[in-house]
Amino acid sequence: MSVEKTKNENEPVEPTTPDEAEPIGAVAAAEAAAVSDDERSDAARKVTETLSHVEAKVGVAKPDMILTATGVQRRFGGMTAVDVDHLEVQRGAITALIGPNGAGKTTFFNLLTGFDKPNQGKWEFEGRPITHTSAAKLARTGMVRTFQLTKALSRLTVLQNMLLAAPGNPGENLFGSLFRPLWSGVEKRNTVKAMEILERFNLAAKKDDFAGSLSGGQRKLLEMARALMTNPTMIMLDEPMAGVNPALVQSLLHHVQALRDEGMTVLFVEHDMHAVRHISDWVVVMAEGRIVAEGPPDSVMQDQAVVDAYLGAHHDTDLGDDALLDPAVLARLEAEEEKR
Ligand SMILES: Nc1ncnc2c1ncn2[C@@H]1O[C@H](COP(=O)(O)OP(=O)(O)OP(=O)(O)O)[C@@H](O)[C@H]1O
Repeated sequence: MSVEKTKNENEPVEPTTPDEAEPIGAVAAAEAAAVSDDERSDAARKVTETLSHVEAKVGVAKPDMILTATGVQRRFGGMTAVDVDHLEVQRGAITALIGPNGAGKTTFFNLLTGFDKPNQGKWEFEGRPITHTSAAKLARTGMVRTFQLTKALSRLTVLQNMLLAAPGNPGENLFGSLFRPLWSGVEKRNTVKAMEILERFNLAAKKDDFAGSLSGGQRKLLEMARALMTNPTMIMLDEPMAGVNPALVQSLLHHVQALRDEGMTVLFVEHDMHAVRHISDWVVVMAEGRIVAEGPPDSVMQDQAVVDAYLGAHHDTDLGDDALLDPAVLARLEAEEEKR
């Protein structure tokens, strides 16, 4: 398969020395064999099996959809940014939303997650209409979206960021201060939970560091960790690989797969075709506001219409190296990242 990343040239990327970048290429060369079926998780195998019976066609029905969107339009002045007839997202799968710059991915993502309002259309989560549901309420129903760390959040510690993301966080409001003993019990439980999640993302040792001092990759991990504070059933990731040192990309991919393996549904917008190729169970392609293709990554990314319309003429980048997800490689890359 041969497609090429088309964006992110302008986004900040962590500095990578040739020494850091080299091991990935070396491993790729040494372990060119793809990950065998035995090495995939049960969840991955199951979802692949289920989706293998689904026709790769725009708007196709899924056997167990968790999210559906119908007739969604968003216009800015005379320009239609999103014009989606129908999309169903399969429960328990990792679905990638890809497309060229300006295709409407972010606008569609913003609509689905309650951060923008459509001109028309409706969508449902777990069979419940959520078209006019706020992001905060959506999080309480189980759908959560990751956020880039803002300047304000950067000035809080890693642990404070986690506690702020907890549902029912009392903050400093009057109610919270009146019922301090009650809330301190909640805070204790939230702290225990936060530390468990930070352990999982190798961030526990950094709990008292300012979030702003983390590397780009660690920030992405913190965004994911914050999202898990709400116990989501569906997690929406906005460009999880953007600005991440290549040495940490594989680790991030592993964490995203782990979410699916634990039963969560993942929908992510991503420009990094390598990431999309490696972890997606299903790929949805947008162009000019519409969904122009959907299907398993291999078939969609080989679809000539997609290659021509979206990926342009760059047909020379090999994305087929599953050996990059080898656990031993991941452990080494994570150790390298921790030393940074
Ligand atoms: N607030 C806005 N006001 C006017 N036009 C907008 C606004 N937001 C998005 N657009 C336009 O809508 C179109 C879709 O933009 P969107 O950001 O959703 O695309 P995208 O696929 O996410 O692109 P990228 O990959 O570059 O982020 C673009 O032409 C963009 O300029």
